[in-house]
Amino acid sequence: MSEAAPVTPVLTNAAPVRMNLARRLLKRPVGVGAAVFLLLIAVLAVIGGAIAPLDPTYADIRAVLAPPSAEHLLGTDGSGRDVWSRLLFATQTSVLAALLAVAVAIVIGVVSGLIAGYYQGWFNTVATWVTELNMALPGIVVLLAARAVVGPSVWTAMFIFGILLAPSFFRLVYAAVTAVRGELYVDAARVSGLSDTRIIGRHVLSVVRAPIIIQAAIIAGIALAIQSGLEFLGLGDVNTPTWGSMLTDGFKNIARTPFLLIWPSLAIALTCIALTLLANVMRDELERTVSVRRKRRRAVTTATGSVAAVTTSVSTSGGEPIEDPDELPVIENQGVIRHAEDARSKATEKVLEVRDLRVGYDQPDGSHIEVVHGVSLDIRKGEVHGLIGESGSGKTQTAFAVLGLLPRGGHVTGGSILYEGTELAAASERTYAGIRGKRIGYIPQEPMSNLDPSFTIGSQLVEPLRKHLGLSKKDATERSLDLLARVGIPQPKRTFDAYPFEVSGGMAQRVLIAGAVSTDPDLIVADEPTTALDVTVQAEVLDLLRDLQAERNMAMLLVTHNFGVVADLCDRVTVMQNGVFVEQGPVRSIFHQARHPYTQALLDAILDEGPARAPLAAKGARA
Ligand SMILES: Nc1ncnc2c1ncn2[C@@H]1O[C@H](COP(=O)(O)OP(=O)(O)OP(=O)(O)O)[C@@H](O)[C@H]1O
Ligand code: NI
Repeated sequence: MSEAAPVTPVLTNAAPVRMNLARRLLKRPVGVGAAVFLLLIAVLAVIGGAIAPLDPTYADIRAVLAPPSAEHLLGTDGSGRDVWSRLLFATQTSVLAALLAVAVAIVIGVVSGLIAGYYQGWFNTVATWVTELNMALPGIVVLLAARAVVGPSVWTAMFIFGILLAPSFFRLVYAAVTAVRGELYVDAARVSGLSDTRIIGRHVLSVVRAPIIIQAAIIAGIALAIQSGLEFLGLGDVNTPTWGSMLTDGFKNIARTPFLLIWPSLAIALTCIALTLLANVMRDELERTVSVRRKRRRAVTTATGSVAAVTTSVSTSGGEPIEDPDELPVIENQGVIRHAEDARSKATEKVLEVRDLRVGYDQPDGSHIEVVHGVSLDIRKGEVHGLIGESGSGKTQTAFAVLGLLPRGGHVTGGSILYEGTELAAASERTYAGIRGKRIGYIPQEPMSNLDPSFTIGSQLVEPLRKHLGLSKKDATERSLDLLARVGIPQPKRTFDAYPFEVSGGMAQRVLIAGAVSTDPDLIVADEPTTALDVTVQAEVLDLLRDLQAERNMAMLLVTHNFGVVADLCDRVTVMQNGVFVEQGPVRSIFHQARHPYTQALLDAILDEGPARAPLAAKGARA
């Protein structure tokens, strides 16, 4: 694939997609109209009290139901109070009370939705239960009951109404968070060592922000309508001027002065309509953005040809097996065959020491399955250790255990992972925070899904540098640009400013490699780093990996399907099958004297001449 060219066609159209929502709203007349009206209402709500000519409760009994005049701009109501003044005060109260409901709903709904969606666990169970209970409550009855207990107050009513509305935000946020949480780029953010709050703030909130705003506009309209309705039914506080109470007064005098009804009705109706229209326009615009972005992204992946090569995503298991498992010999666990170490490697200090590692998964039915059954390996300073085996043999699980990145339900159930003297098996997120993404780098299998589509490539490189190395923005930027140049990106500045969907898969993988080595880690874990790439790019990326590894003398755990890659890059290799290691040793020794039938079968498969996996003694034994 052409590495230099592919960005061009995509870059040209990218700008409008990123244009911010507010600015695009201004291009829609309906949106502008609604926004301007709401702004006017907001201004009146703020300054209403100050510009009102008279006290809203001051009653001039000589001028009951007076027509508009210089003294009473909109006339007076049934008690001789100035309608214009009351309208101004009512705007303040009604709007603020509606906002109170929205604020309460947002605070409760968004916070609990974020926590429940992100951490799951018991909080999720409780929150979901409470939400369902809340939704089952008949709102009006609750409001009436509350009025009976605490008296008629528009503030209490709206506060309680806010609680009743919280589930709509809870569900919205919960759904969005659960979806985002599964995205690989959130894993990638965890790898780069961002704390949970940072991840939520950056990745999760950025996704739910717009839907929350839209929902808030809708909810504000509903709160306003309900509030007015309650007061119109005479359930409000008659002494506080609100749109609803003015409506009641107007209704009482409808026969004599129909005008009284018009002002509050207009205020309520227009505000509700404006809120709904604004929400709709925002939603339209948002959906357009998303669909454009998706389309563009698809186009890019197809253009680079990586789609066909993408196998399984790292967080899920399974996928296309490299070999038909039926044709491979399966040997019961007889213990790993270890080849003698060469003297040079024995002398170097160990970076990673894995002993008897076991990884298991909780099943939905409460049982527990083990997928890695007690494996041990050492990686020494500057050494590349290949981990090879068929699909589903547990390579990724082993690598993820080292990274502390096992998906939900996965645990290290036994053994130890010692990294430069720190025990990582069952280590807390805190321990990992100082290590993962800083002292252990990670290069994922699928570059595209490990970059966050909503941030520029540059910002995703700069952020970990600032966090882990405490660099200033300027230094981190400089370093990122150097790294981008080092990993062979032709126009570093341009890629730095680009969004992930604007670059090819090969470029994206180079970016991730740059990110992984940026903090000068002692160990890099790479899970099939070239599987998702175009064949022509694979070799280049492997070359790059080899060069960087040698240049920085990093140790590397390289998960792969391919013995060719092992031969090319690795010093030592471990062959894995069905959750156990079957053979381990220096690459040269394994190549020359593979002893385990499975290793032999894998080796045979890469030889060009001769029948692949020809006569297998163990084959018959399996049936
Ligand atoms: N979330 C999970 N829950 C239960 N079992 C899982 C889960 N993820 C993986 N496994 C199991 O763990 C085993 C090892 O999977 P792993 O992803 O480590 O294989 P792999 O060797 O990396 O394969 P591939 O080459 O396809 O990436 C598989 O049998 C799989 O079924
Ligand atoms: Ni894997």
